[in-house]
Amino acid sequence: MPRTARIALNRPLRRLFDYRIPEDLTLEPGQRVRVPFGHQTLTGLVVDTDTPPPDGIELRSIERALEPWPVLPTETFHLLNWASRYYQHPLGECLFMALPPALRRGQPAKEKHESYWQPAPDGEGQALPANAHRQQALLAWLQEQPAPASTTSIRAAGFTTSQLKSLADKQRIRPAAAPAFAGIADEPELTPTLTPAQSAAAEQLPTPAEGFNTALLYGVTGSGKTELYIHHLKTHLPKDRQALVLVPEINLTPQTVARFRQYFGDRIGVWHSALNDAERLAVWLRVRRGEPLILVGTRSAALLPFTSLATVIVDEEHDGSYKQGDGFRYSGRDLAVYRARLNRCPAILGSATPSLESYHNAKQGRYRLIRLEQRAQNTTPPSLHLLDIRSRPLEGGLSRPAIQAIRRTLENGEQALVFVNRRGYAPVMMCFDCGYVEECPRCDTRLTYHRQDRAMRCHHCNYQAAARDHCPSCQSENFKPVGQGTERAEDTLAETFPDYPVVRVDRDSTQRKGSIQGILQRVNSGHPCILVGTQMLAKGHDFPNVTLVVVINADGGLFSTDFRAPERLMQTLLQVSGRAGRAQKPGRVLIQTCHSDAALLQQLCQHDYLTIADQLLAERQTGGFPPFRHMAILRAEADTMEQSLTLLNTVKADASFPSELTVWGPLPALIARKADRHRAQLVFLSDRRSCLNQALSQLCTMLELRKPSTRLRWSIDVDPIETG
Ligand SMILES: Nc1ncnc2c1ncn2[C@@H]1O[C@H](COP(=O)(O)OP(=O)(O)OP(=O)(O)O)[C@@H](O)[C@H]1O
Ligand SMILES: [Zn+2]
Repeated sequence: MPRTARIALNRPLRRLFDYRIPEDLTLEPGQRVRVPFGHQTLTGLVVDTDTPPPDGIELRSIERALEPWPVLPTETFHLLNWASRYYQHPLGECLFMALPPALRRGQPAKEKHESYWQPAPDGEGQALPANAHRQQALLAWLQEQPAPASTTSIRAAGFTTSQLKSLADKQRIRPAAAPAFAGIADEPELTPTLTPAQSAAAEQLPTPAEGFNTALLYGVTGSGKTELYIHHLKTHLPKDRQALVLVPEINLTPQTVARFRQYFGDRIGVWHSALNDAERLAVWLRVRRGEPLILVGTRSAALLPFTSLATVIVDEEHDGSYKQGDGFRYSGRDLAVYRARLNRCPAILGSATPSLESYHNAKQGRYRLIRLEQRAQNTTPPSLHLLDIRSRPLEGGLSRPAIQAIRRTLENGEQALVFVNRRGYAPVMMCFDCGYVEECPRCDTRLTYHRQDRAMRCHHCNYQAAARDHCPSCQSENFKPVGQGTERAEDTLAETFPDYPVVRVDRDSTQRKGSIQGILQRVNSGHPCILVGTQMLAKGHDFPNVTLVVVINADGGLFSTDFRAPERLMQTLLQVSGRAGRAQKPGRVLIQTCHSDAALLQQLCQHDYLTIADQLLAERQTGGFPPFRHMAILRAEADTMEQSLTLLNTVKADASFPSELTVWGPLPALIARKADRHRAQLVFLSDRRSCLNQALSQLCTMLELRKPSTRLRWSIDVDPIETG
């Protein structure tokens, strides 16, 4: 009897395709094959090999297997099957997401040749120009490496191939043979020495010997969670097993990877969006081969083909970047925990500001709560103060007391950090004669003024136009920026403190590759300076000489309709506050607000995060929101709002939802028009995950059958973090 295989293709189709297996071929799930599809030949992934052959249909035959082994090992394959059902996303796309781009395209699962480099002996080669800082840094880095470094790892450490080439041209480095990968032979013997508080936490962390166990490590800012992770892995990770360490953003915090490398050498693999295709393939293959790597990576590292995972760590587990915002909308954190369960190994979720979801799990006893409430180097936490700015004169958004505090900090030889929640010069351009406000022609939003290149930009659709100096409506010249952006704060600070450098950190100032490293180096030199920037500055940085943090305006999140806004506001304020006073000197935080009586801000100054989180959880429970109920959103977007709403209204009317399912809407999204697409949504809430999931699959089937036009799109977001 002819054998049949079920194949997944990398297509947004909620179905699989049956093919005949040639006589001489043995296949197993997770293998790559080439199959005919229409007039093309495509790469497919085997999902099932004992599918009953359909009656009366002549199936086409699989052409060949691309390799005799499954590129997706069993456990990764299970993970993706589960995720496809949980997130209601087509299996084909989920499976292909877990392959590096080269393998998706059908290229062979082999590495391209890698070159390795080592420093030339002292005294050889030409001197480096005094201004070639990056070349010097690269040379120093190579000298620190225990073995020759590959081009891939050199690039992963933040250097460029042209810096490498310059050093080679000057004969300061020379090619080397690839170091034999003897497991972890090169791993340095170092283990960090823990503080007493860290040791107490370390003893409670679940070890691989305990099997599956999830811990929530609540470690205040500056408590040294990274040291704790390193110590834990050094002590408990078997030498022949793999570990996954998820981090929100590698490029922003190169020090974290550097610290891991210091203790694990070449056992560290890195995975993030800045790797090129060849680098991705190389790391992916090392993981698939089962090399005992400690893989430090961003969200999609949760999909890597680990074969002997023994520990999972998710740092800054509350971070929004773990949730994929389009397509396969998975949470890297949640998949990482699911993997730990499949592998019967521990998962450690760490944060100074845990997500309410994880904290709720800890309170329910599903996660082990471990508290680390002392800073590693400075036992006094930063002190927080509210500065009411109602009817106070402001200079470029800064109040007099804030300016005085910055001055004192600089005069003491310390650094100040000014947090502004928007990039650009000002979020609004307004005519003070006729009231005209410049809006995005494609979105329901205002355009941000960027003074550096005199442009008006939409931060939602990237629309861009030249800035004008008079009102396009009444021609008045009284056309002015309103509100604060990072560029404006930078200007004001540079004018007020002409003797000190002002360093701006936001998406615009860090676009060039390697620029963040340069900025961090400047700050870490410790000289007095003012750092001004967005959320980027709040994430995991360790600036020892920052003793003052000023938050220009804390009010953005106070009155939002998004039920997650208070949680997010608390997290941002505490994370940015946590950058102050991390070394020996105490830290101070000034939070400017027009609502110093707001309960949330008051609590922030008086209580620890978990006390506030208890309060926020109580509010979520009263409102019937996650984590007390499960949530999903069905979104539609079309050329008109009517089309979007009609689609959602019809499916809502046609579906037979159980009474325990709460359905809200359809309603236009908070920003109803984005890039000329009109967006509406239906929100679902249920006490039971299975009830929600069944309703969603029913919806998917209906929507598939309805085949809305390509101009009318829909998508499902399970456990959404953006609910507007
Ligand atoms: N045991 C230790 N001995 C000496 N210094 C330590 C120790 N543990 C941590 N540190 C130092 O304390 C500082 C804070 O550590 P780290 O950045 O890991 O904190 P964190 O918990 O990740 O903070 P955040 O959540 O704010 O990012 C770092 O400079 C680190 O080198
Ligand atoms: Zn726009």
